[in-house]
Amino acid sequence: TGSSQPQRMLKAVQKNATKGDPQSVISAIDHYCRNKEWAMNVGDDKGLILDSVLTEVNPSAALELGTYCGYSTVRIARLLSPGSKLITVEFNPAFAAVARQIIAYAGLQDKVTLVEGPSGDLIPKLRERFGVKSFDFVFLDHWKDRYLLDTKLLEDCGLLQKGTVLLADNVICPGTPEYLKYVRSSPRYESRYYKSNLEYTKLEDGLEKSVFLG
Ligand SMILES: O=C(c1ccccc1)c1ccc(O)c(O)c1[N+](=O)[O-]
Ligand SMILES: [Mg+2]
Repeated sequence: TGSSQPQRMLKAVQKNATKGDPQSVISAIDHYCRNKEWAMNVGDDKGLILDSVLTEVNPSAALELGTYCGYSTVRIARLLSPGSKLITVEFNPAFAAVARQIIAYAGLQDKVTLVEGPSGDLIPKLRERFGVKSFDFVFLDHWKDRYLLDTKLLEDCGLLQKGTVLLADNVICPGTPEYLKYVRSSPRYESRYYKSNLEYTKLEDGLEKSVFLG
């Protein structure tokens, strides 16, 4: 059987990026996905918004739901201060296997813990397994019908603190209507929309930034 798209993405990184240089890994993936095969990375346009929110928050404990091939994992980890950590959760083992290699190629494996399994099962175990008290940044980019469930789960597990920033991808395309309604109407969140475009396309998409008020 032939290679998978994630495997071809990994090949493009190994061919075109420089080992230990996260920016070259990001650029290699963007170039491949824009010119060869579209893939569901957050991409370069929304990636700049992700970068700016990250720089503002400067998290010491970050969580990513939905690793895929590790593109946003690399974007986040490259901006973390020394000693800060990112936990990223991926359900699909084939995606996780490629992501581990891409994260390692970027030289960021010491800042990232990739956990394989369903987010709904793993979130309640993060404290006991990784000694996380709470997160100051969460990037939601997994199955769109899990955003609201997992946000409520994070609340119930006490993994959000006053000021925690939730940043959600794809709130327009493919869309996360229930999640948007929740964070925009709940008195426990201060929410705002960053308009952009679906990765590598001209279609509208955007990121929703929601600050947990405690
Ligand atoms: O759901 C899709 C999707 C749906 C149909 C076909 C391809 C992808 C998608 C599209 C853009 C994204 O940024 C993204 O994170 C996802 N996702 O699966 O999590
Ligand atoms: Mg996405």
